[in-house]
Amino acid sequence: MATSVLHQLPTVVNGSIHLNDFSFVGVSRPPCFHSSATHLFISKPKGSRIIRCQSTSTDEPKTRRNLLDNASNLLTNFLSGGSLGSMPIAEGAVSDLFGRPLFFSLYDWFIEHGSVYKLAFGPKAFVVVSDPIVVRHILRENAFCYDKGVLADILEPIMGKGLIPADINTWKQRRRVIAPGFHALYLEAMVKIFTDCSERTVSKFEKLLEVEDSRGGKTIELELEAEFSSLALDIIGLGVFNYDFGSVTKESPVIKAVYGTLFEAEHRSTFYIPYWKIPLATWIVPRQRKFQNDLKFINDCLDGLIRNAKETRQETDVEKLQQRDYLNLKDASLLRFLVDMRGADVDDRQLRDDLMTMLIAGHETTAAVLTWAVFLLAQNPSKMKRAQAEIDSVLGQERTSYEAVKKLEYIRLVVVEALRLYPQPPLLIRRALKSDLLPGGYKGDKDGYAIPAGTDIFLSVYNLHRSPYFWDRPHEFEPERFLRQRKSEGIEGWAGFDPSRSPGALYPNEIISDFAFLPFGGGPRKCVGDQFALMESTVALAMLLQKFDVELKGSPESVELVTGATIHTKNGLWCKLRKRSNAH
Ligand code: HEM
Repeated sequence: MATSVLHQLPTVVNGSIHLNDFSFVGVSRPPCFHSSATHLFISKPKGSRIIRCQSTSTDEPKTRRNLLDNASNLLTNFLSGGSLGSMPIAEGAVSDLFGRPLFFSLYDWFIEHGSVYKLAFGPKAFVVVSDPIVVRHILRENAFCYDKGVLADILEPIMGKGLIPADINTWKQRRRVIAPGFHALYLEAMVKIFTDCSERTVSKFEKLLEVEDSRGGKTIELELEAEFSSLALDIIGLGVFNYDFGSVTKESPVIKAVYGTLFEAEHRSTFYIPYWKIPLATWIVPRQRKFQNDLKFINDCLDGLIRNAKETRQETDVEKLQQRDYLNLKDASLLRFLVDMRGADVDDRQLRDDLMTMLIAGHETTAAVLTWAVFLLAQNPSKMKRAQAEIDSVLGQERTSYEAVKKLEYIRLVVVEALRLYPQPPLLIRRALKSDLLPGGYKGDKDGYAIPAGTDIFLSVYNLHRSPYFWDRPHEFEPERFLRQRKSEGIEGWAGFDPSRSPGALYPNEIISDFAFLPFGGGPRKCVGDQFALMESTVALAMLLQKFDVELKGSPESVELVTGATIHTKNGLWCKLRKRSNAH
């Protein structure tokens, strides 16, 4: 319905819209879409909507709308509000969304309509933002004009008043207490935990290779996404509440309960209708019953850990807490810090919500970074070689350490480049609490865009990270790109990309890129665990590549992509592992 009388009105784009903390849309997509090098391109010049893979030549641009599209467009125009001043309106089609994750379509419309546009589906309308200047306004300059909107509804039953869904007053109190917990000595002690846990994973693989060797084989096939998930679960358990899930080597009821809860959180995030709020559904629908049981199991486990920590409380001032000898403490966890902090008495329920939030926020996200880093490296043998050469020269056969992480520059860049191409989550969600005037951003309306209170907003990190206006060769895997300065080149209101803006930072961040690179959000609601996660990924990747050569088992195209809480694979990341023959 390219040029109809409905042109000025919003258009239905429904299908599975998925709202979660951590974003949405759970439909699969051929992997070439997100792979490196030449795989992703815009098939027509600006103005076209179709992005596709070079290798899927049958994937013809869709120009015709079907009956369902037209019906859904009509419905939206009827139900949803009108236009927002001069803001462009995306004309999509419901059929666009059935074959692929939402954020791919959002990219097409970004290229077609610009960096701020309105998208409507069913009775709902969202403003989609893909511009660093506008994102900076929402996340930092006017941050308290926005809350998490629909995201909070979805997460509240699981995370309660944890930092991510918390109302503003709770958030202010808890953020002040939790953020200091991620201090330098804690992170240094965590590098030891990352190393110990990665060592368990490596030794598991070595044992499998030994068995294979005794049969005359040299290669094993492994599903690495699941292995990374176990590793990240063990790390978050030890780092946040000093509990060893031991999931790399065993199954246990608590691990099953964690995965059950994560599964449901993901499922909820892929449904627009809050089915879990239907009266009695919790007790009648078997999956909901299972979810309640899983949740209770984890909550009981967390309650026990909190009880123990409180029984052994040693109340101390924050400054003293931050100077403890973390490397030699038996319990260096964040829970210990939170319980011991003087003046931060808090009820057990709030503490449990905090722990649950960090368990969920810090687990799948990091596993996804490792998955995509390996996926990208495996397709780029020269970059893989460079990564392994760096590991050999920094580590030799030694274990990773905090000092080593500082020297593993290329591995750190591989990690952030994986996060650029596969941001976790690909979309952030906000809702305007008051009316606001958004800046126009690059190429937008100079007078900006007025939005009313209640406007729901998607901040597309995926679009920002692959914007042709802010990145050279935006779809290519080039870890080295972060070393280069990039001038603002006439983009008014954007300061350009300048590593010197954040001196001493181990990893590129939103300050260096003036909000063009936003893997951990920005402003007051920025991720508290960013350095934890980045160092964890660096250590795990370095230890894996120190010992093994890794290849994809099948073609990159056979790795299908799905999104829920994070961007992950549909059927796992199947790889072939061999002991490195040329390791030092
Ligand atoms: C690679 C791994 C990770 C990624 C990509 C990631 C990403 C993010 C992003 C984008 C946000 C901002 C959400 C928003 O503005 O709506 C966020 C918030 C948060 N993350 Fe992370 N995260 C990661 C790991 C972790 C870890 C390891 C922890 C804890 C140990 C953690 C705890 C949190 C918390 C508590 C918040 C809420 C902060 C607040 O609202 O004050 N994350 N994360």
